[in-house]
Amino acid sequence: MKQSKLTNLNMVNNNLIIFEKFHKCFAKQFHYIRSFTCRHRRLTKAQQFAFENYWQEIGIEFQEQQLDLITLFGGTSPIILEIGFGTGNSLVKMAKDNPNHNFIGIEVYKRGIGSCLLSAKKAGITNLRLIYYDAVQVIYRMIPDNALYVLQLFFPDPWHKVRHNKRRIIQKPFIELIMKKLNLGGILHIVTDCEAYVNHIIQIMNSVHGYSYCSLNNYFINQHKTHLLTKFEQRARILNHNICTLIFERVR
Ligand SMILES: C[S@@+](CC[C@H](N)C(=O)[O-])C[C@H]1O[C@@H](n2cnc3c(N)ncnc32)[C@H](O)[C@@H]1O
Repeated sequence: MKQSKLTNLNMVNNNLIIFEKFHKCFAKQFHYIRSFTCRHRRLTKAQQFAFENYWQEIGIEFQEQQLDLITLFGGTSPIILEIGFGTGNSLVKMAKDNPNHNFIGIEVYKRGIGSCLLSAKKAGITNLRLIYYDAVQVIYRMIPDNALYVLQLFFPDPWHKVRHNKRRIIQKPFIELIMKKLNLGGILHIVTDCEAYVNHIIQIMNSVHGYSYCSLNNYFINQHKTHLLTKFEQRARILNHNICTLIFERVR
């Protein structure tokens, strides 16, 4: 038993090595600059326990094949995918509050995955799966076209310095890729407190055909009036930052 738990953790670590190799090929092929830097901080004992005991049930390994989402979740409920959920508290709460939806969380912050595994298990939910990998590559390789009801990006890293702007995850090719993965009428939901990033997003969205900016009487907005507070949103509120919500619908 102990052996298989260790193998489980090793698999996750090996995955990271494959990831580094694969990333180099991908970056070359698609002129892609990744939106994060790797943070190799030690896991807490509880996070390590979560990887050893819960990853097999809740985690999905990166693969170069599309997922069969119906088999994965055992049904066809609408799928909400969140990129960069941090520690995942709001994602777990959302999954618990919405048992008729299925959730996929993608994160590259290993401690965040560990914490999210712990809270998902504590909440007793079965409608959430996690992927520990670069979301751009996961979406490109693993998510079938027309599969997502909502894609949410809450407080994506703003990469403030001008010379780092190219690292922002929201770039034209990525937004075009997301459009293919959303179903018709599907929603791209972004929240940020960085004004420069808002301008960047609007510029990119204006250059891609097929999205419509949602007005305040949109069905989705009325259904999601109380969106959940994430850790970065809490921080932004304490700092009295303006928080901007941008919601786009795939219209063709
Ligand atoms: C500023 S934090 C926001 C965390 C959380 N959404 C919140 O609002 O508290 C951005 C998160 O996105 C993750 N991230 C950045 N680029 C990513 C990528 N390409 N794939 C997956 N996660 C990514 C980072 O690891 C980080 O945890």
